[in-house]
Amino acid sequence: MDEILYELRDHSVGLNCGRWDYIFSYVKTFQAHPDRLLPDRVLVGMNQHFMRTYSDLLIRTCHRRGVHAMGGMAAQIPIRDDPVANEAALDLVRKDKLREVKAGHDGTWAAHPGLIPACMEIFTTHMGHNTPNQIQTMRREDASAITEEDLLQRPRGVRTL
Ligand SMILES: CC(=O)SCCNC(=O)CCNC(=O)[C@H](O)C(C)(C)COP(=O)(O)OP(=O)(O)OC[C@H]1O[C@@H](n2cnc3c(N)ncnc32)[C@H](O)[C@@H]1OP(=O)(O)O
Ligand SMILES: O=CC(=O)O
Repeated sequence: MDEILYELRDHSVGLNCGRWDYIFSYVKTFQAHPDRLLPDRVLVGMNQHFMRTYSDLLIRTCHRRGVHAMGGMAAQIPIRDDPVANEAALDLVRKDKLREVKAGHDGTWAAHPGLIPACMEIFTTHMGHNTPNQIQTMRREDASAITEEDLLQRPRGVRTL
């Protein structure tokens, strides 16, 4: 991450925590390692150790370099013809954004324009109305101890396929 920011120093204002790309990289890199077979996709979420530490390291790295740590993309989108399912989807997005803002992210990425009000509400409420980012306040020095093993730890859960 440091190297990416260095090379892009004249262009980049931060990094995005690309959760789906990270999972894909894990699958692709370890495709010949049967012991690295992932559990069911629905279980490979941001609470798994390797994903959480990836997010924490990204926040620390970006904030040390004075740039934004953007959150990632929750997969849910609005479900217009079913208010109950729509609310359930929005609730999952809100929980995901709450985790991000509390971890120290400065903003996030929405999969669909209809999700932006919910994302804005969570970030504005928890970061403060006049606080554009958390670069100075969420240094995440605790993430300095993250190791390669943390970033690669096999996610836990069942495999039904
Ligand atoms: C890492 C990534 O970001 S990967 C991409 C993530 N995003 C997605 O996968 C969701 C993409 N969106 C969709 O697939 C569609 O919204 C569907 C198929 C679910 C529904 O299609 P529709 O009913 O035609 O569109 P919908 O009413 O939801 O969209 C409303 C408007 O938002 C736009 N829109 C929808 N999703 C996005 C998006 N991700 N980015 C930008 N604009 C979008 C639509 O083009 C439409 O614009 P318009 O009113 O100017 O025509
Ligand atoms: O690029 C986006 C992601 O979530 O990966």
